[in-house]
Parts: sequence; structure tokens; C-alpha cells
Amino acid sequence: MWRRVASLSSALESDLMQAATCGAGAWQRAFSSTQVEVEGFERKSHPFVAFVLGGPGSGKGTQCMKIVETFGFTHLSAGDLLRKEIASNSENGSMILDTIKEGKIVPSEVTVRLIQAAMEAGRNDRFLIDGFPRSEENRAAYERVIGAEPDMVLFFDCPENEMVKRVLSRNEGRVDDNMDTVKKRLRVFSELNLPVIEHYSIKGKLRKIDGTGSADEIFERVRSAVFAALREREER
Ligand SMILES: Nc1ncnc2c1ncn2[C@@H]1O[C@H](COP(=O)(O)OP(=O)(O)OP(=O)(O)O)[C@@H](O)[C@H]1O
Ligand SMILES: Nc1ccn([C@@H]2O[C@H](COP(=O)(O)O)[C@@H](O)[C@H]2O)c(=O)n1
Ligand SMILES: [Mg+2]
Repeated sequence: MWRRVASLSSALESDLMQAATCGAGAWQRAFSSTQVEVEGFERKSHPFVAFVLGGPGSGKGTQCMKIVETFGFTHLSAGDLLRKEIASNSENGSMILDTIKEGKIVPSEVTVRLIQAAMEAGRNDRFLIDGFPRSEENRAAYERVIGAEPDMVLFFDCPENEMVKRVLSRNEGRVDDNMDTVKKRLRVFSELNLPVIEHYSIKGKLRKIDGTGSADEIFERVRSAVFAALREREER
């Protein structure tokens, strides 16, 4: 089993405090003093970041939970962060709600700032960023603000009819889990997200996973892909 890092050195604590107040790129510096050995993998100074992509209902959130249990990542879902903004009545709340209802993409500055804050607060050196980047604009904003590229990109490849079936039976009360919005989300996925996936494929960072079968069957594919990426990073 993977062991979570239970405590942080006081030097790191102070770096994290600095990261919380300094903004762009500071979270990277916050990890510069830590190197911890866990299950044979030395934890490097720079956080390991995996983007998790796939169409609506392709199983991103389900598989992220399993990755967290097995590999000790912190899971940040862009959609969940946006939904929390709505729930907290922030100044952007009503704009975000309208955008999600339409299945459109929230302005990148908003989403990237939420991700950045969550990473700074995350106290981990392995992050799964689920449902991001959804567009080339998202991708460029992340690189500009965070100043880094992901170590790997997981893409859950799933047929549309299966994704629609899963979304419509999810039953979590999401405002966008209805046929009308799902159609729009699928169109946005094809038009805006597939080019991002293609970009990472060209860069050799993409791990395409067959998203069909049971959640456990899919996780066996995911486990090998994540293990290989962590090992590659270790060897670098
Ligand atoms: N392999 C699977 N087989 C059947 N149902 C699944 C499978 N994986 C996930 N589900 C179910 O399908 C629904 C959608 O899964 P999940 O929330 O993980 O997808 P997602 O990619 O995060 O979707 P979204 O982009 O809309 O957030 C959930 O109700 C989940 O329990
Ligand atoms: N990078 C992102 C991610 C999400 N959104 C909006 O949230 C909706 C729900 O996202 P899920 O990942 O939970 O399916 C999505 O349809 C978008 O409206 C976004 O704008 N940018
Ligand atoms: Mg999800």
C-alpha cells in the first residue's frame, strides 16, 4: 500500500505559508525542500501533476477516487471547484451557474485561480486535475499562471451512448445532467477538448485508457498507466 506523507517539516510549513500569500508559481517553490521516499518511489521536489480528461460521464471522477486510494494523489475536480464557488455565493457564482447549465466553458482565469489555490492548500506532491484543461484557452492559462506542464494526461475513451447512459442515471442532482445539456457538453467536448487531447498526444504525454467495462476493470488499465508514469518520472 502507498503511504501518505503524514507530516511536513517546519521549513516546508513556512514555504507553504509563503506559497499561500505569494500567488503564481509559488506552490512550486513550496516543494523545493522536500524529498520523501514512499514505496520505492522517491518523491521529487516538483509536484507530479496528472490531468484527467474524457467526455461527460466517461468515468473521470470514479477512477480518480481509485487513484487517490492506491497512489496517494490529491484529487482536484475543476467541475467540483466551480460548483463550490456557486455554493459559496462568490461574486462569480451566478456566471458560473449559467455557464454550467449551458454546458459551456467558464473563463479560464476563474478556473485556473481556483486550481492554483487548491494546489497551494493541497499539501501533497501528487495532484490529479480532473476535467481540466477543457480547451486550448484553459491549457494556455494554466501554463501561464502555474508555469509548468503536466507530467501525464489520462484520457478516458468511451462511446457517446455509454457516456449519455451513465450521466442520465447519475442521480446526484447536477443541473447539467439532463439530455439537453448533455448534448451541448458532448459538442463542446468534441470541438474544444479533443484538440487539447491531440496536443498532449503529440507531446507524448497522453495515456489513452479504454473507458468501457466495469470500474474495476478500467482501474486495472489505469493502475498500470499511473505506475509507469511515476516510474518514468523517477528515472528522469
Ligand atoms: N465503468 C463504469 N460502468 C458503469 N457506470 C460507471 C462506470 N464508471 C462510472 N460510472 C458511473 O457513471 C456516472 C458518471 O461517472 P463519473 O462521475 O465518474 O464521470 P465523469 O467523467 O467524472 O463525468 P463528468 O464529466 O460529468 O463529471 C456515475 O454515476 C458513476 O457511478
Ligand atoms: N475546466 C472546466 C471544467 C468544468 N467546467 C464547467 O463545469 C461543468 C461540469 O464539469 P465536470 O467536469 O464536473 O463535468 C462543465 O460542463 C463546464 O460547464 C468548465 O467550465 N471548465
Ligand atoms: Mg466528474
